[in-house]
Amino acid sequence: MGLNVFIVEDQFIEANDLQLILESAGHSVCAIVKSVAGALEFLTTARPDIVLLDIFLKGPETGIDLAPALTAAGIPFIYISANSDPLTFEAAKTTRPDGFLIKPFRRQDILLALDIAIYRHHYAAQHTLHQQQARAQNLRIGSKTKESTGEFNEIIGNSAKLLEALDLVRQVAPMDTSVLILGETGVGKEGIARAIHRLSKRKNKPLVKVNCAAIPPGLIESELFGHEKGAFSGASERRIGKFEQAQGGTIFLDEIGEMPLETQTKLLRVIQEKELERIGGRTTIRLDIRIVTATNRNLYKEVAAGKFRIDLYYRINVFSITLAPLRERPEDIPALVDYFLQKNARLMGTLPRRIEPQALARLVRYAWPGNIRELENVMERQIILARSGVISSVDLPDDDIRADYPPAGSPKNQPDEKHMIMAALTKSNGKVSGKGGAAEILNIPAPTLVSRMKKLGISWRFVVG
Ligand SMILES: Nc1ncnc2c1ncn2[C@@H]1O[C@H](COP(=O)(O)OP(=O)(O)OP(=O)(O)O)[C@@H](O)[C@H]1O
Repeated sequence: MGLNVFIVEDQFIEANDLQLILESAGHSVCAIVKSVAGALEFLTTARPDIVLLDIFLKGPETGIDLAPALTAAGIPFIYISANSDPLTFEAAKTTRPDGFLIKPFRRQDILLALDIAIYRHHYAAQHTLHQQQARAQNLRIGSKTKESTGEFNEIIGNSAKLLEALDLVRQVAPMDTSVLILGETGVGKEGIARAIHRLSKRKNKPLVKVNCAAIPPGLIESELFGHEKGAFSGASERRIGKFEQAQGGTIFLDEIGEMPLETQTKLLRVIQEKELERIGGRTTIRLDIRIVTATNRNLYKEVAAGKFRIDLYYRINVFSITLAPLRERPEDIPALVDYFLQKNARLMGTLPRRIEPQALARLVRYAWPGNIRELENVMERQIILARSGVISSVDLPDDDIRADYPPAGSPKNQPDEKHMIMAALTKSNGKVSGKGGAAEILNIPAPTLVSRMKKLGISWRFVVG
């Protein structure tokens, strides 16, 4: 089957020759570019089967500089070079290419090198997969309790407000205490509930989520507590409710503020007595369950308005964790943007798209009424629209760009400088000094940048997805 080949070569005639040879053998050439920068840009939107990579190219970088990005994206590559001097050869070898062709080359050398490279790459990928599977199995067999990933691997952000919340999660998770998670819609409450479960001794038992707002009021009780066959008209089978499904683990009652008063009374009983009967059933079922709830409403106001039972409120609110809205922690935005860019690239099998500093600055200044869910959706849209692989502007309603920015009380020039620095750090993939680093982008000496970062409280942790 023909391969989709990407040629990185600055000599027009040689690139053309290569193209003719490849096409005559049934392969296709998806693009020819002359520089590393051009190649990186192309790879944010496309995924070739293999790259033919000349070492000496137009521009400051050599083909060897492109190799790490290709390896990271899992794309095989073959070097082509006229220069076979031992030093270059050694430097190129350290990047573990899938082949090496010395100019001038013959048709059959190229085609054979392609075949070998694809075979080797495929074999190497299989081998790595087997190794990973074996390692994962050993981990499971060797230690049941060992965590293979970080504590909060899916919760991105480094703001003081988020870190405070995560600290509370860490403290309360190992206990059986009921936890109430508060915060606006889309702020990440479900992620916090998952983290509480994952860090508890119940982590190998089920975590069952119930969205109380999504179930019609007439069905919520049978959904939560289950029913026996024939308990009411339409109950043709016995149903095991969510509480029983969560036995030994955690139940996460999302949008608890939407629960009808009548169901609240039954829920209170279940929580107090730690037992339930299915609707229409006679047997009492003992429960061993941890209860985590979440709401975007002000429950206390709901209590005052007679819509939420005060005794239930006290039961579920033994320990509360409030997640700040995104507009109160804009310093998390660059890392979240980067996370969504990486996540999308992984799904598409391409390199992540780049975002220009002015576009990032606009994202940072936006008020995000829909919080992180809205940011995720906006990024998805911008990624689709950014055909060239670079996001240079973002489409956001002007109304929600914060007029009160910079926040009251902060020195006038601080937030702009802070966001410029954060934008430069995002662009440089977290690199502060050296070539392509944030200091170079901002055109200031690296030590000056470091001291400004300290002054502005930017503790940058580059997040790789
Ligand atoms: N800190 C974070 N890092 C990465 N992704 C996040 C983070 N917080 C939220 N998300 C993502 O944002 C989306 C919305 O989060 P989530 O569903 O947890 O919000 P929520 O507060 O439970 O919303 P709702 O009140 O509407 O149920 C999800 O896709 C989630 O993965």
